[in-house]
Amino acid sequence: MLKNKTIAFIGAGSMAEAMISGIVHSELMPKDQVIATNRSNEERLEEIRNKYGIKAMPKDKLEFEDVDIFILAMKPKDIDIALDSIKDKVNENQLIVSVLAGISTEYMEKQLPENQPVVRVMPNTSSMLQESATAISTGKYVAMDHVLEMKELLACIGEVYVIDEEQMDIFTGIAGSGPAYFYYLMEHMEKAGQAGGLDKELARKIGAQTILGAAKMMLEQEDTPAELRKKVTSPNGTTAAGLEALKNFGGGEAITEAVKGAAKRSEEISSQLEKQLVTQ
Ligand SMILES: NC(=O)C1=CN([C@@H]2O[C@H](COP(=O)(O)OP(=O)(O)OC[C@H]3O[C@@H](n4cnc5c(N)ncnc54)[C@H](OP(=O)(O)O)[C@@H]3O)[C@@H](O)[C@H]2O)C=CC1
Ligand SMILES: O=C(O)[C@@H]1CCC=N1
Repeated sequence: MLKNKTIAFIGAGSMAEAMISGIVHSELMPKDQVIATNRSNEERLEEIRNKYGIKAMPKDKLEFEDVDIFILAMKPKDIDIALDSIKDKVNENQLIVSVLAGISTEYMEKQLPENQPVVRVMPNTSSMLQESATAISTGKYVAMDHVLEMKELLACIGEVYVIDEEQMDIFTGIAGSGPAYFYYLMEHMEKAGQAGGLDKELARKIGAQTILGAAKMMLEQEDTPAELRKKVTSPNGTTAAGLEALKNFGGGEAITEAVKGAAKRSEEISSQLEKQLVTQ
């Protein structure tokens, strides 16, 4: 479905690069049908062009009529200016996809031409290695073909889940922001490993392999996380001591609050922008 389509990223930062890497490595479509654009950072465009062999240009140079799918990948604070700059150049035969946290399809539809199909997506930076957990939810004017196209595109950056838009905030709290929690955990594992006499690099590798193994166990076995945890935990053993410390230091609550905090921030971004739009 996508072989003959052209995709343009509006925004060429970390998230766009992670997706571009996944798309290019999957060989889903010819490289010259993938375009990265930004506001002005030529050096960044050069870097993307050299690294991935795709087209890259400032947004002002983009031929909008040649593009089938636009992927909005700027920061949420920049959405209004971005939508304003594209609204007279897009039409309902083109699909607008947004990866922005907290920006609803309705918010974008209001600022785009009538009947404009808009899809909201939440990937994560593991797209770089085709290991993202990515959600899709759809706007009012999206057809089944658009959903199929997006599933095909996003499958090349990892696993894809179609969800209701009202679930996007909590999905973002778990999967969009989630890699950072695990990196934070790994930073602490690494420090603890070093303090215990391990070489820094070795501590890092051991931590990463342990998390990878645990994730694979979760994905490939029937057991729940609690059951898997019990299988590691011998009575009065080392794990019991580690888990006891984790509980005593509020480990469980900390994780719950991290997810809730990120989801709440996603909600806040939506409501702050909605208010601005109403008062304009
Ligand atoms: N990073 C992550 O892990 C994830 C991020 N996201 C979402 O992805 C989006 C981008 O995040 P991230 O990649 O980290 O951000 P970055 O700051 O790395 O990149 C933002 C990009 O947007 C460009 N840009 C800003 N305004 C415009 C405009 N009007 N027209 C064209 N390009 C524009 C910037 O161009 P220039 O440099 O020229 O100014 C820059 O290339 C965010 O909305 C975030 O919510 C979603 C999931 C995960
Ligand atoms: O921190 C953020 O707002 C973005 C969205 C999800 C991950 N990074």
